[in-house]
Amino acid sequence: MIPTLELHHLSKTFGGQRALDDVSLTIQPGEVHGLLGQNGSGKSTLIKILAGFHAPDPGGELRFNGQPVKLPIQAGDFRKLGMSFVHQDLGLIPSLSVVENLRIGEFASRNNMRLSWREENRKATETFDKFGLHINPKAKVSDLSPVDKALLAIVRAIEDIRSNEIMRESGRGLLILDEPTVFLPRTGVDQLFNLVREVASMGVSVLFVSHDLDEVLEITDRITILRDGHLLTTTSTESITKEQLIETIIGRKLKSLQREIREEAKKDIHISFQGLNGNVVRDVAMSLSKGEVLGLTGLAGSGFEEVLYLLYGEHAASSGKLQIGEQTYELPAMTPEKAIDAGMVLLPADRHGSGGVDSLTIVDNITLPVLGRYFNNLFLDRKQMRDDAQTLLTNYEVRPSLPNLNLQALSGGNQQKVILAKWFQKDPDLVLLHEPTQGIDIGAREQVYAIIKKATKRGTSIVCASSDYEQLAAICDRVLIFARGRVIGELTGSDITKDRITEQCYNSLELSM
Ligand SMILES: Nc1ncnc2c1ncn2[C@@H]1O[C@H](COP(=O)(O)OP(=O)(O)OP(=O)(O)O)[C@@H](O)[C@H]1O
Repeated sequence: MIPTLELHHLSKTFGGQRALDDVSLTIQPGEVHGLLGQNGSGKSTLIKILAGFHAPDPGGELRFNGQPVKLPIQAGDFRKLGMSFVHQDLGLIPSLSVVENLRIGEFASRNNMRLSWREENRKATETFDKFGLHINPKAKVSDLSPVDKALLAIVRAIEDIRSNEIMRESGRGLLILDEPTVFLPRTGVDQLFNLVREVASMGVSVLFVSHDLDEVLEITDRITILRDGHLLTTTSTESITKEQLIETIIGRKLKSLQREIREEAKKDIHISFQGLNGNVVRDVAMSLSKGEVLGLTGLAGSGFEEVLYLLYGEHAASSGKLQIGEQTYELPAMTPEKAIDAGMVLLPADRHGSGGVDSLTIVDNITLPVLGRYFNNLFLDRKQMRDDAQTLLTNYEVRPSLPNLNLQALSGGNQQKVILAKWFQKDPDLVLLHEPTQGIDIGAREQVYAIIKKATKRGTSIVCASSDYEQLAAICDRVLIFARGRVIGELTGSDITKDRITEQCYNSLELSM
């Protein structure tokens, strides 16, 4: 059978550094192929070459459906070839309707298009029906659930492939899914995987990039692993265990991610809040001791993550009082500036927004919260700034460890490590973490957990809002389960396991009815 995609000897160098080194890869028709590797191993670089965003180094070859393709691929030409991409941000326009989003590619590429909306809505419903989905074509995308948004983005990508005449006839094409399941609850992942299986059974190939090894083991037929730009192996999914996968990805055995169970909760309450009300959150109260890690979780829409943004004054609370030590704060009057003065730090899930400034260098990003330390008679001691940043980069194993690089030149996971380094150096009283290891590979997770543990030993308390149950089980002393804006359950000590958290979250559906 002629493969859908063949890559031969593909390399890519950025400023003397090899991001991809002589990678050769084949994807068969109807195959779901996983692409795995640590942060910075070259996954995005490979995908960006396919999208025509990066030109590969000379010497590589690409064949699509047996036909040689001239490299570099011109921007936008991937469509003509029969490839389609769904990135983590999904690329939907929230203010437009479902049907407008579905047809947007066509609108953009055809002039004088006469439209009958009734006809367009009918066709959209027919398309969704074909995949067994129930999405209202007239709904505004901003009103869709996270799962429906992800499903819509995938259906649109498939329709894109099928709008190509050759692909429609051959049933072939390549759908590239770059971490599409982040933020989805388990039921959503199941729906998404059903859609992926359906697409593959039509003959379309799928390249699936993810850091979630359980998901990769569940959905893929074969797996390719990259490390430092090299292709280590391509293996059939059946023939590899999770442990072997981890060892191949990070090049060593994983230390146990088991947390030390603090059976006896500390009693010296240092931080507490009461009567917290926000958009979703209703009358929530909590207290934390010094060095405690409190997890907040629930299904999508339960409001658990809103707590962080209300405490930090990023979103306005309608009521609530916060105590840190002897100080009391009225939460409706809280602002991020006051929160920082009060000893709080927020690491948002959207690290490109408030987390870090892409266009600044790493050293400037790291120094921002502690700039005052480096003023010497009105002059900035840039050498000291660079030296300190270098030490932090080395301690946090950021790769490449070059302080003068722009933040955006780092891979996603390495950017997250820089942002953690930036905020933890302040020794805050309270750290608010939202999905702190999202997009972070399994090896770097260990480092993030170690960073968190070290900070708690110094007395920092942590509230971590996350839908990654494995991560909560690894770091939390207590986990609160949310449903409809309220706390409906609490797990402590040896009860904090991935399975118990999953069970409680799904029980919450019934309890909150
Ligand atoms: N535009 C760029 N300029 C310079 N270096 C870059 C650029 N893009 C990527 N790199 C480097 O190439 C290497 C591979 O990065 P890439 O983004 O492909 O990794 P990744 O496997 O996708 O990582 P992650 O899982 O963290 O997203 C990294 O060392 C990164 O710093």
